[in-house]
Formats: sequence, structure tokens, C-alpha cells
Amino acid sequence: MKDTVVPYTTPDGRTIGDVLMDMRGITLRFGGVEAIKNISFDIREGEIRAIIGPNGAGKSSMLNVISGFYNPQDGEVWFRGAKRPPMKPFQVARQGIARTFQNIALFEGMTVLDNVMTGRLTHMKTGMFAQALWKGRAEREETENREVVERIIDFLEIQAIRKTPVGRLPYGLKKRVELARALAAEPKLLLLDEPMAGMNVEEKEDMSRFILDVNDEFGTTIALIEHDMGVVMDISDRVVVMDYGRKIGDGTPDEVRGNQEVIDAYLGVAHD
Ligand SMILES: Nc1ncnc2c1ncn2[C@@H]1O[C@H](COP(=O)(O)OP(=O)(O)OP(=O)(O)O)[C@@H](O)[C@H]1O
Repeated sequence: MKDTVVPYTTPDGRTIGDVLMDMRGITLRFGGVEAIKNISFDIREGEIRAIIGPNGAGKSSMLNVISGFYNPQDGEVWFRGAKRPPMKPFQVARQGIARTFQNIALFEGMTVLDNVMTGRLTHMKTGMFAQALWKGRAEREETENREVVERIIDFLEIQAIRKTPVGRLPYGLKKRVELARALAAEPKLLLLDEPMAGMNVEEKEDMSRFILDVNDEFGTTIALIEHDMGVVMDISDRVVVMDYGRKIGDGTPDEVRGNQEVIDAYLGVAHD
């Protein structure tokens, strides 16, 4: 059965709609360590959803469950109205979930353009053998892929560096290229793992603007982990707060800011 919620419009005029991803009672263990303890939350179409929490709270583990890198021992992952069986990350990617990584994972020796093109791999239907047999179809596919990639390169304002090897770029631009590559997959859900980590103030402002513009222009639903609280509260529609593997808060930035358990977790108040 598909869960639905009444769509609502955010103060800046965007529509947040049906439940896109529903995490139900997720528990993830590494040996004796319970990294995620029976957590439920949803991600709705069109929203920017943040997952925050102190170090070791379980945020990366949760992102890795969403992206299929880890399969939880307990709980259910629902995506686009269907329960997802245990899957490998490439299968999850084919379902329309793309991600960026905390430590940039680009091909340093390849140009920006070629790196972004690798984001189209999940869309390529024509294998090498078929390319030889059906040249026309392969060419059409190549043209389509190029069009999507060029649009994203324009949108993220990286035309000037399209032929530059990624290894020569400053950190902030590499992060933008990584975002471009993830977008090239035209994902339904985009996962961003600490998109602002290691950035200066100006780079953070640029990245915030691009995340908001991507959400607005492409309608991409975005889930992100981020340590910079100012950024999270500025750009997110709703925030899940984790601490020691538990969910301790869930709501709009204002709701979460006023939650005493969240305040205590961030101030390091001792647990019972
Ligand atoms: N592969 C793993 N093997 C064993 N334990 C792990 C593994 N990954 C995470 N953990 C443990 O699970 C808990 C949650 O870690 P996780 O990295 O998900 O937290 P986090 O909120 O992302 O932390 P940070 O903000 O520091 O990145 C921690 O106790 C961590 O040591």
C-alpha cells in the first residue's frame, strides 16, 4: 500500500508531496555495536531533508542504508510505494537514487566533462556489442546523454572548466563536479554526504545556493547529512536528529531547534 500525505506548499512556494522514501523501524548492527536503533522517518517528494546529530550518532550509517551499501538487520525500506528487498548499491542507483561522498570520489586524471558523463552510466542501455550492431541507437543514446550532461554543466556554472582534469581543481569546485555527476543520473532522490565539509564560507554559500537551485529547478528530492548547523537550518524543509543511534527529533528546523532533547545532545548533556 502506498502512503500518501496531503501535499503542502513551503513558505517559498515549493510543493512537498507524497512519501518518496519510508524508513520503517530500521536497526543496523556492526557486531555488538547498534549504529541505528529502530528508527523510522520518511522523505517526501520535493523536499530537502537533513539528517543531523553529534559525532558517531549514526548519520553515515543511515545514508548507507538508504543507498544500499548496508542492508539493515531489522526494519523495512520503502521506496516509491514499494518495499525494497535487500539490494546492492548499483541496483539502488538504477532505482533512481544517486549520492555524493564525504571524501570526494572522482577520477582525478579525467576531465570534468568525462567525470560528469560517468554519472550517465546507469542510464546507458546500449552495451558495446549492441553498439556495433545498432549504431543509430547508440548514437541517439550518446546525444541524449550529452544533452543532459551539458545542461547540468551549464546549470552548475562549470562550463569554463569542462576540459580541465579534475585533479587540478580547487576543493570547492571538485565538490561541485561531484554534485554534477550525481545529477547526471537524473535521480529521484539525491543523497549528499556532508556537502559543505572542508569548505570556506564563500564555497559554502555557493554550494547552498546550488542545492536550493537543483531542488527548485529539477524538482529533485534531496536528503543530506551536514555538520554545519547554520547551513542545515537555512536550506532544509525538515530535519531528523539522531544521537547514539536513536532518533531524538524530527520536524521543521524551528521545531527541532526548540526540542530540549536535541539541545541536550548538542550541549553534551550526560545520558541516563
Ligand atoms: N563499518 C563499521 N564497523 C563497525 N562499526 C561501525 C562501522 N560504521 C560505523 N560504525 C559505528 O557505528 C556508530 C555510528 O557511526 P556513523 O559513522 O554512522 O556515525 P556518524 O553520525 O556518521 O558520525 P560522524 O558525524 O562522526 O561521521 C559509531 O559507533 C561507529 O563507530
